[in-house]
Amino acid sequence: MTFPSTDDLYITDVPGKGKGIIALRYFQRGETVLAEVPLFTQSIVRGNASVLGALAQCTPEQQQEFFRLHSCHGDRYAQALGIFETNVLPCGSNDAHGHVAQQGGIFLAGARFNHSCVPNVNNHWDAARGQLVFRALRDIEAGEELCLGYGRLLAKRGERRAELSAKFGFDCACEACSLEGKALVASDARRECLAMMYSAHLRGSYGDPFEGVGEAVLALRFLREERLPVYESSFCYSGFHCCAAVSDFTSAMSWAHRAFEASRAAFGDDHACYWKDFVANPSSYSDASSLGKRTLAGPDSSLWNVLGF
Ligand SMILES: C[S@@+](CC[C@H](N)C(=O)[O-])C[C@H]1O[C@@H](n2cnc3c(N)ncnc32)[C@H](O)[C@@H]1O
Repeated sequence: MTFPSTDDLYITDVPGKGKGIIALRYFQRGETVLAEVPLFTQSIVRGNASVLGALAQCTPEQQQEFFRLHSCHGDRYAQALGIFETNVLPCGSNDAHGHVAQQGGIFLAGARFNHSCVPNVNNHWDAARGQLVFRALRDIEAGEELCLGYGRLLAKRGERRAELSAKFGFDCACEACSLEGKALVASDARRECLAMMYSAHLRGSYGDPFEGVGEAVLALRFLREERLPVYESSFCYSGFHCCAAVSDFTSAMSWAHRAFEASRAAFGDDHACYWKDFVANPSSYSDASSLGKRTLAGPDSSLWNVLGF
């Protein structure tokens, strides 16, 4: 072990993965498993010299810890840069809308989280506190390995594996990547479909509001089946938008409530704040009542069972 354990986590060797982080106790969904300040940060324009420059400001013990971190880049990069690029985590939001965090940091404990295509932990930058916060995406039992999702999760197994191998130098053997036969075909189909629905959501193209809400419900089902709650609040946004647009504020309120809970669990209270006003007053949404009045349904409506969603 290279970094002190806490009462909550333990850094140890994990077969086939180098080091990894194991939960020492039960974590409830949304609970913070670790909050860490960066050892140092670098902008997206960086090189070996700038990494060595930042390291020069660190204590000898911190430098030692840094050089103990893994590099998956071999001779492709100079040593310090190789370590930085293998372990860097975003200090800002890297989202699918194309925003790229302008700063990335080294977190001596956080760098030990391995990857899973069914991650149980999400990292989110808390700018006000200058910390990266790692939260449980679902209930986690003591003894489970804590894993982040490094790459594109909404892709077929072959594409995910190719990306992880090229960027991080390993062949993923997580539970989603270990599926075979019909189970693999179904998982690939769900993730591919989620990717398409997610890009439509990002483009803001919802089409007919009833179909838009139906797609959001289907997406929530696929996310549940793939165990990918990190995208839940985005799809709830689609459901909320469609219901608010047709002035179905009762349904809009249930979508907003679900988005609030999902957003809080993955990204924390500050991020979930966005939803608070809409839970109380969905008609304050900018696109509210922009289409003709209709009655749709919330995420938990029995209508979806009747329609076979
Ligand atoms: C940020 S580090 C994670 C901690 C690392 N295992 C260590 O020993 O410090 C990323 C590297 O961990 C390894 N890794 C991460 N997730 C893995 C997985 N699911 N299977 C195998 N190796 C993995 C790969 O070598 C990858 O380049």
